[in-house]
Amino acid sequence: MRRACVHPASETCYRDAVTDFADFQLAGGAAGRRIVVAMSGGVDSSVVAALAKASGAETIGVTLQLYDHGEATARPGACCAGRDIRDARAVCDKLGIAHYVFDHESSFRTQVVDRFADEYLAGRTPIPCVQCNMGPKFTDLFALARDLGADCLATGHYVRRLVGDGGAELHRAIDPARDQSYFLFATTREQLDFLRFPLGGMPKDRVRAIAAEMGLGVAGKPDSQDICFVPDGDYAGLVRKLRPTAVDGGEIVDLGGRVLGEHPGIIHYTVGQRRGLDIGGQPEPLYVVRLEPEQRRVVVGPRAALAVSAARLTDLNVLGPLTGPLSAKVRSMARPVPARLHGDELVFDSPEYGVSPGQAAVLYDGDRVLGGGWIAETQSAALAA
Ligand SMILES: Nc1ncnc2c1ncn2[C@@H]1O[C@H](COP(=O)(O)OP(=O)(O)OP(=O)(O)O)[C@@H](O)[C@H]1O
Repeated sequence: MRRACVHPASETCYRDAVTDFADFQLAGGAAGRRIVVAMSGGVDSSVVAALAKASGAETIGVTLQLYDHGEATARPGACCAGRDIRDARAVCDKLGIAHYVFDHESSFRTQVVDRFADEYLAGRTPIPCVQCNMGPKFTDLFALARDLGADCLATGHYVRRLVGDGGAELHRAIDPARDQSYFLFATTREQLDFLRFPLGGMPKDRVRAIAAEMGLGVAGKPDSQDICFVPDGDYAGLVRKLRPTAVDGGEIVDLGGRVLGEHPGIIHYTVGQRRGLDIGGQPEPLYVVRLEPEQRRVVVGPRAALAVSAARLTDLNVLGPLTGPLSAKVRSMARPVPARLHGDELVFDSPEYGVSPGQAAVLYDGDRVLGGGWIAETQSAALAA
C-alpha cells in the first residue's frame, strides 16, 4: 500500500518514495538487478534514476537524441537536444551512474514527424505522442534496454502499473492533471511486463521535492509542453515545411455541398473547430464536421451535426476485458463517457461531440486502461436516429 507523503520537502518524503519502489517489483529487492532508466533531461526521469539508484539496483541512464531544435536552451517543447542531453548527463554524474546517448533522429523523423504531417494531409488529427511512445520510446528503448541486460525499463510517465490476477495492468496516475494513460494505450502486454513507472503514484510537487532533496540541478526545470517538435505550436507551418507541394487550398461547403467560402489547406482544420472558418453571414454558428482530403473540402454544419453515435476503431490494443460496459475517452482532454465495444465498433451510450478520425479512443474500467484503438471513421447520431 502506498503511503501518503506528509512532508513534501523532507527526508521522510524521500525515504517513503524509495520504499515505494515496490513499483519495480523485483523479487528479493533490487540489489543485483539492472534497471535502465529512460532519461529526457527533465525532472521526472531524473527522479526515476535517483529512485532506481537508491533501490540498490545497478542503474543505467539512456537518452535518445530525437530532435534537434538547433539551439541550446531547454524546453518548452524539448525533445532531447543539446541542453537536455547535458542535463541528463549531469544528473547521471551526480548519481554516479552510467549514461548513454543514442542518436535516433532518423527513426523519430520517420515514425513520428513524417507521420504527423501525412496524417494532417489525410484529413486526420494526429497524436504524435502516442506514436513516439510506441516507436522510439517503447520499441527502440526496449531493444536498447534488453541489449544492456536490463531487468526492466523505467520511465517518468505518470501512469501506474499494478499487478492483478492476470498479470501487469495499466492504470491512471493518482494525479489526474498529470495522468498520461491516454498516450500509453498502445503499450503491449509484453512491454508492460518489462516497464516500470515509479512516478504514477506521486504528485508532481513530491517529485520536485525529491529532486531538490537529492540536489539534482533539474529540480526547478520547467515541464515540457505540447508537441516537442513544434515548440512554437505552429503545426500547419511545420506541415507546409515538410510537404511544401501538398498543402493546397480548397472549398468550404455546407452539408448539402453548397460552397460557402475558401480555405488555405485542410491541415488548418480539425473536426469540431469553429475558429478560422472566415465564412460570415451564416444564420447559426458553423463547425467543421468533416474533412474530405481527396476533394480538399472542409465540410461545415451546425453543432448538432457533430453528434456521433459510434466510431470504428482500428489497431485495437487489448489490455483487459472489453466485453462489458466501459468508459471511452476520445480526446486527451475529454472526459471519459459510457460506451460499449462491439467488435471494432465503439458505441456511445449518448451522442458524443468532437470525435475526430486520427485521435485515439482509450477504454477504461474506472482507473484501469482496458485498451484502445485509433478512430478511423465516425457515425453521425443524426443519421443513426
Ligand atoms: N529523448 C528521450 N530519451 C529517453 N527517454 C525519454 C526521452 N524523452 C522522454 N523519455 C522518457 O519518457 C518519459 C515521458 O516523457 P514526456 O516527454 O512525456 O515527459 P517529460 O516532461 O519529458 O518528462 P521529464 O520531466 O522526465 O523530462 C520521460 O520521463 C522519460 O522517461
